[in-house]
Amino acid sequence: MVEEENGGVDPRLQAIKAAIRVVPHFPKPGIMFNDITTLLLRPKVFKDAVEIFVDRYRDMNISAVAGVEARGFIFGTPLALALGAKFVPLRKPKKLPGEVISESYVLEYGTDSLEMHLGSVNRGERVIVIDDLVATGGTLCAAIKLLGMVYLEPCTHNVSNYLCLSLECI
Ligand SMILES: O=P(O)(O)OC[C@H]1O[C@H](OP(=O)(O)OP(=O)(O)O)[C@H](O)[C@@H]1O
Ligand SMILES: Nc1ncnc2[nH]cnc12
Repeated sequence: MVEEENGGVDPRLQAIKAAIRVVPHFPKPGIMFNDITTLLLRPKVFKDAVEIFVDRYRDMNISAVAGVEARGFIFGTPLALALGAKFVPLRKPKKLPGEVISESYVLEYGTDSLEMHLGSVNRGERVIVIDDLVATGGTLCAAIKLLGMVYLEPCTHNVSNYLCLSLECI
């Protein structure tokens, strides 16, 4: 939940939470699948979900929004446009035609990798990583590691000096 500075809870969150359909046992037994497609059918709620992030990161000198394929693209592109930042797709393997760096990770239901075009983010940039959901955190870790590679030398000292890496759940 996103708490406001006065300690209250953002009133938009209740509608956002209610708009996400939870499907038990999809795509396999034991998984409670949080389906954001139902939220996308409600333009006002979808807009609120994006605006919460826009409000939070406005005036924070964010130069890039890195969206995780596929659902991170849905929330990441409007966020990037609203912040006046570039959009960097973190894609599943073998989708990007240029030179890439890649990182593998474990999911609740399998393994996968993320790839990013070399040169799409440069040292010194402030980057938001966005996705729809954190489950094991494996995808988020892989995304952070990918961006960390850009910062390989300074990163051995202190990542937070160089990057604003942020991912939140809606
Ligand atoms: O925290 P984790 O355990 O890593 O899981 C979260 C990830 O899983 C989902 O994506 P998925 O890999 O299902 O791909 P999709 O967005 O292409 O459907 C979700 O959109 C996150 O990216
Ligand atoms: N529980 C979940 N709901 C939706 N997407 C997911 N990706 C990984 N785990 C998920």
